[in-house]
Amino acid sequence: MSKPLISIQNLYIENKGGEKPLLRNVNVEIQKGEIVGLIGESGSGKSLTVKAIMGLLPSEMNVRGQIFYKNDDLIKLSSKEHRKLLGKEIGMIFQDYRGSFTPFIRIGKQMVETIRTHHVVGKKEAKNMATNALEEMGLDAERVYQSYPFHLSGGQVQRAAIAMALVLRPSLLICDEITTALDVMNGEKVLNYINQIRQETGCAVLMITHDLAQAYKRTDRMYVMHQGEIVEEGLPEQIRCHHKHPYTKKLCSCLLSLPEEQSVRNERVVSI
Ligand SMILES: Nc1ncnc2c1ncn2[C@@H]1O[C@H](COP(=O)(O)OP(=O)(O)OP(=O)(O)O)[C@@H](O)[C@H]1O
Repeated sequence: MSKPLISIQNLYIENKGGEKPLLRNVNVEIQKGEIVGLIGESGSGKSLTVKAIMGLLPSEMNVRGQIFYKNDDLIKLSSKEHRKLLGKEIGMIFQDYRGSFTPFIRIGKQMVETIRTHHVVGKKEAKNMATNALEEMGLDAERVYQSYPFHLSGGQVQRAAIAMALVLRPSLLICDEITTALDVMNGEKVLNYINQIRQETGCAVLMITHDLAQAYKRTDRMYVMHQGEIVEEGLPEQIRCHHKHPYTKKLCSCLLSLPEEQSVRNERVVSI
């Protein structure tokens, strides 16, 4: 197997003075072109893992282990060096889309500035890149380009934020619960587009999700996280059918019980 694009090794995070570690012995590898799911319940440590990759952990936390990305150990980088990688090398789409744009600057202006920070292009070319990316997200590109974030719905801002992350063509894209603010059809559209970008550019995707069904459908490999540890890793089929850890079993049984519940509900509807 070729060298992974990113390799998290024995990541350990604790609050200074805290009794219990928040993350323990976390090992995750992602190959170029792979879509990898990180799933787990609320508080299991998914966001801390992402923050460690992004260099955004609060200073009151101790971190040990390695995060090799290409030729760097991200844990050892200064914040200035770390920031240089964000955007063009490592793109992030946050669950909370409200932080993606400054409220009092038009979306288009922010996109153009971000594009020109990372790519050597003129203003006109950057505008074209921005409007094309907005269009790919199914948005009325000209209108959104001219709008302030507060002119748009939550789902529209989220799709504009996704357009901004993707237009930079990062080598690694981290998606943290990105479909939460979207309706089912727009969620599917966005995930299809991310898959298309992955095929075109060979970027890797780390998909953080609570949604096991989405992870089965969309990922090449999955990691299951529980109480700050990776408890299971494998292909979606392996996780679904040959899991070993009790937490994964519980998680899978919730999903598998849904169709039965549905049929019970249908019977009730028929019998009324
Ligand atoms: N800034 C912080 N200070 C102290 N503890 C924190 C901080 N951020 C997270 N934690 C703790 O670290 C643990 C892991 O949190 P994390 O945010 O990574 O969970 P998560 O799996 O992303 O959850 P969710 O799905 O709800 O976003 C939790 O116990 C949480 O309380």
